[in-house]
Amino acid sequence: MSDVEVRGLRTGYGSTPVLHDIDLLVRSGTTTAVLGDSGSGKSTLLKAIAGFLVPLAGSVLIDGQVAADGKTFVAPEKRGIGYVRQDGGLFPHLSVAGNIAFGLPFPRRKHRGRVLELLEIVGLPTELADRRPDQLSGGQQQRVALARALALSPTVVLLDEPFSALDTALREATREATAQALRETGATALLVTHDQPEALSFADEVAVLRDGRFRQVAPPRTVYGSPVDPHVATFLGEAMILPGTPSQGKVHCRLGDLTVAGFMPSGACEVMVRPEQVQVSPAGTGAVDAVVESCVYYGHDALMNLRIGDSDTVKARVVGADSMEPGEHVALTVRGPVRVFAAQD
Ligand SMILES: Nc1ncnc2c1ncn2[C@@H]1O[C@H](COP(=O)(O)OP(=O)(O)OP(=O)(O)O)[C@@H](O)[C@H]1O
Repeated sequence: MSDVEVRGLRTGYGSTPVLHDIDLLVRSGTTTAVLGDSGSGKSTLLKAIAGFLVPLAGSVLIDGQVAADGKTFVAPEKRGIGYVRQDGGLFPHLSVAGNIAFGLPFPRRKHRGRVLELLEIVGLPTELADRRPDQLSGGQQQRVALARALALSPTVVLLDEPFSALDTALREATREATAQALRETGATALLVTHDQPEALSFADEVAVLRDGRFRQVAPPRTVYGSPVDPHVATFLGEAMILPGTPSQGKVHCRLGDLTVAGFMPSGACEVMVRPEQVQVSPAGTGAVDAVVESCVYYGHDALMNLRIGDSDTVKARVVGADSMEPGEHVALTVRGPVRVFAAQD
């Protein structure tokens, strides 16, 4: 097991930096999910940690040892890192066993026991060992790619959107098998993903990257419940950012006078309310009255657009069975404290 540490990292392609002043510590045996818009630099960070890119400034340390800085550069194959790509990257002409044993020292035929053990770790039946990749489902191929990355017992595993090509059910099963395999091997992991629920459910910490800089690195409940700014708030799940003003120890906004968690502003501010915080009750029984404008039904839940007064609209997420028809009159009350940000200039 190893800590992965990045200090003041600036790196990119040629002389153009993509990442600026990146600091990150992934503690031994834990998983950090790196989340960000397309092009924000997520894969670039993994490449720098793996040793496929040289830092323009700053350093990469694995288990306290410098892997790259201005003076030292440890080659990728000497870093003890396993890498799983989005497409798995399996060799089509080799069997599953051949793929998994590929990086192991000769003679490979002696590694059959290790291959079968790795198939079990990633939750695949050992009978698949002699199939070719094109005889496997997408989820099975990704598990083989993970087994191959784990073959040399790496202390660090880098996962670059390994589940993104899979459909929802397969994605969840493959993600769970991967989490289990990482727990079993005790590897330190970085997962790059676009998918917010995946990041929140899979990782011990979530690192939100924007334009090559980290905006927030914190446990999932903190980034979701206490985002540092409106961008992180709206990037991680759905959030309404409403204009507000302080009012007798609370904050006043179009959803009423709300209790504030954390920072309390002295003047105009922005109030974050998540749709699931908005409780819907019969008209006249809540903080403000509203009319249902539209409702999108998802089965387990439903997202309603509601109009307050003539023009203000807000959203409420309710369980599917409580979804309502447009035109219904209701009342809204915000549950729990809200986060408040200083108003943007
Ligand atoms: N080999 C390369 N040469 C030059 N520029 C590159 C190269 N690879 C990526 N870039 C640029 O670096 C920036 C960051 O790319 P990167 O692949 O790290 O983003 P990302 O956050 O992983 O995006 P995505 O989610 O779309 O995969 C982008 O502007 C991209 O065009």
